[in-house]
Amino acid sequence: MIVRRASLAWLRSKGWGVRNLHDAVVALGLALPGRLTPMSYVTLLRSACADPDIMKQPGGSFPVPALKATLASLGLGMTGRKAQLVERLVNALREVGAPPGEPPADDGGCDGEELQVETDIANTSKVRAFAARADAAWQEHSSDGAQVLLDALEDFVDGEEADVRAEQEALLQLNAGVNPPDVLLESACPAGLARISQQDAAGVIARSAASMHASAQAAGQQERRADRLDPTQRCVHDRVLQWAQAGATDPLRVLLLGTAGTGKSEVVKAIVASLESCLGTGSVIRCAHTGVAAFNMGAGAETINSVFNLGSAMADTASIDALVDKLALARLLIIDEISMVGSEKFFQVSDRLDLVTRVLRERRRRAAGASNGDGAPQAHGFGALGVLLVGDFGQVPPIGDASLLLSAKGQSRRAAAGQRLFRSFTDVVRLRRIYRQKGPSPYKDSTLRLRDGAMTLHDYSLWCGHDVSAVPHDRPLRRALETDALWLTTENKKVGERNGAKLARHSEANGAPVFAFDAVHSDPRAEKRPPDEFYQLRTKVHLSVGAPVLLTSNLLWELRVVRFGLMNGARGRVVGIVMDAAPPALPAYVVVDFPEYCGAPFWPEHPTWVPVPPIRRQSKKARSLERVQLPLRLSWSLTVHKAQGLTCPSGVCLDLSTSGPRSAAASPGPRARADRKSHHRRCLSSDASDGEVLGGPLGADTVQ
Ligand SMILES: Nc1ncnc2c1ncn2[C@@H]1O[C@H](COP(=O)(O)OP(=O)(O)OP(=O)(O)O)[C@@H](O)[C@H]1O
Repeated sequence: MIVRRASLAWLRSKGWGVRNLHDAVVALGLALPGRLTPMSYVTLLRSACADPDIMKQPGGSFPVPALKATLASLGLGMTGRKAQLVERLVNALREVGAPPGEPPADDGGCDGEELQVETDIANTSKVRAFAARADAAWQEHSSDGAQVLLDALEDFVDGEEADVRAEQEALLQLNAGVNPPDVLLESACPAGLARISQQDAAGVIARSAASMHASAQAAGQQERRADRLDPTQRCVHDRVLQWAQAGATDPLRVLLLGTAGTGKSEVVKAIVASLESCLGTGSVIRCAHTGVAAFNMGAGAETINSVFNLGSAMADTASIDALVDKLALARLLIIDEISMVGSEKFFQVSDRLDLVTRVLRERRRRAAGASNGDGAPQAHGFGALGVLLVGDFGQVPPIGDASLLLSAKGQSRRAAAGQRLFRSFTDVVRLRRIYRQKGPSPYKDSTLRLRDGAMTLHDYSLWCGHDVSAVPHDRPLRRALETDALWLTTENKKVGERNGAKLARHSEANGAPVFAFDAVHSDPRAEKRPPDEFYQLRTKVHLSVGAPVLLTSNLLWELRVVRFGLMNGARGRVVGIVMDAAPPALPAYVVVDFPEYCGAPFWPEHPTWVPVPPIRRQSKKARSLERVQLPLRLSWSLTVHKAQGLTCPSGVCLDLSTSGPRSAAASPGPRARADRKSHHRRCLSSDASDGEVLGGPLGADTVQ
């Protein structure tokens, strides 16, 4: 077991994943192993190369091109004669799973204390020595220390929670240290603030829901909203309104496309206002894939999962009835961020609405005293509701589900059904005028080309003029970018480095102690599992009063809070920490000022302050494992994925480096869109027209 773990660590230290080993096996023309694990591939390769003499024979088992291909897939040198190639391959494979003592000796001992210190390893070159030492320690003593070391080693090579470790590393420079022992617990709590209980919080959230409902009813601004729309935007609005005025019986299928800032949300708000006055309150369901986008849609919108209860199997009558009651008045469904909705999820939504419509029909028949209904499925899907899809397929695609743009061929049955449904959207409108950045700007066109992976040399020179590192540190612009702008990067580790360093500096400049809160686990096995498995709850959260933070949950106090501006992606600043025991024990809650919070106040004198308690999450993979932690993370820096959909009025710095020297560019626009280069790379022209009606039939070409 221990040899296997050390071998795996060694494999990873060489950058050999299953993929490399698989390529090597294929290149040598070997049959795949029964179990596709790194060690089974290695075993196969080693046994195939067990007799190097065979390979050395001219025309022997492995011809030179196959050997070269094998070496290339393992990242090893490919030059030399056959004998040299064979020797290189055999030597490399021998090193994997080498018996204890064979790798370079290390003079370190294996007592627990020293091993604890060594768990801070951060240097790839040390990995091999660690593996060997841990292996030897295990053989000699079976000590816990060896286990500690191996766990640390696995963490390191796995790259799990790289941001947390980088944060820790950066905080090591802190003079006062993390969780200073002499700090009084109450010192982090804002003076005179009344304590909030679970019951108080639930009451505030219920009041928020009631007041939001009333304010949505009182809106009544449809005329003004629709009047403001440009002709292309108006065309979408009018199409939907005419459908509603004609009785909302046709299966309306409209796809509204447009890059960031073209006014899609504006159109949606106008449609909602007009429809609610025509068909009544509750006639429009608004939802989006992420909480941030749902909140941007306006009061009442929720995430798709929450609206359709997609997390539940809906196996019992009570949950079906609750869903039916919630959606009973709905006539139109609006889904924003459609590029992020996968085909399976799209089908599930349609399926749930079919279910709702079937139950409603059945209820009506029963009320009318008729006998059993036919329960016939809906011919057009979506429970015969009208559907408006909104988004930009140049933005982030679905994760773990097939894009709606893919061909249905080769997809799962449900994904293929989702894609067929998508193809029924034949009313297609694309908005082209960008309203968010006012006036002419070369950046408007350039960002579109950047989005489409179609940058020109001119674009490159343009963006070089925004190199942060070229701005002297004493300039106000540089200071503003360093302190206020959000720094985006593609690597968790770099996010952790910056957040840790900023927190250390913030702490020293303001005399604010840094606290590290450890997650509580139901079982030691849960400790090593990555945050993704627990809906982004991390093993350790570093905080300080005054630090900017990101909320990573759509639920607080076990209630849904997206519609009040509290969602996975909401940004705020810590104003206090209410602790009952010394950290690393979790606090009762952290008080965060969320400027966009629009629910009822928790504290009347501070309407945007919200108590954020630790939350409990089951593992997605092993239901018996649970983690309890604060759903917060530092947010001086974020990965581009985490920043999807955020609006950043103080600007954005994009750190494009992956390793080596830093190169950062400041964005002129306020919107931090993690636009990915899509697989559709047509460059959009940005002419004076506001958009175009593309009509149907819909194909991949129409939805660039
Ligand atoms: N017809 C219009 N006239 C004037 N301003 C408009 C118009 N349409 C939209 N805007 C303004 O443009 C800005 C961006 O609009 P909106 O947020 O609706 O764009 P979007 O396409 O939804 O962007 P994103 O995809 O980034 O969410 C808003 O400030 C909005 O008020």
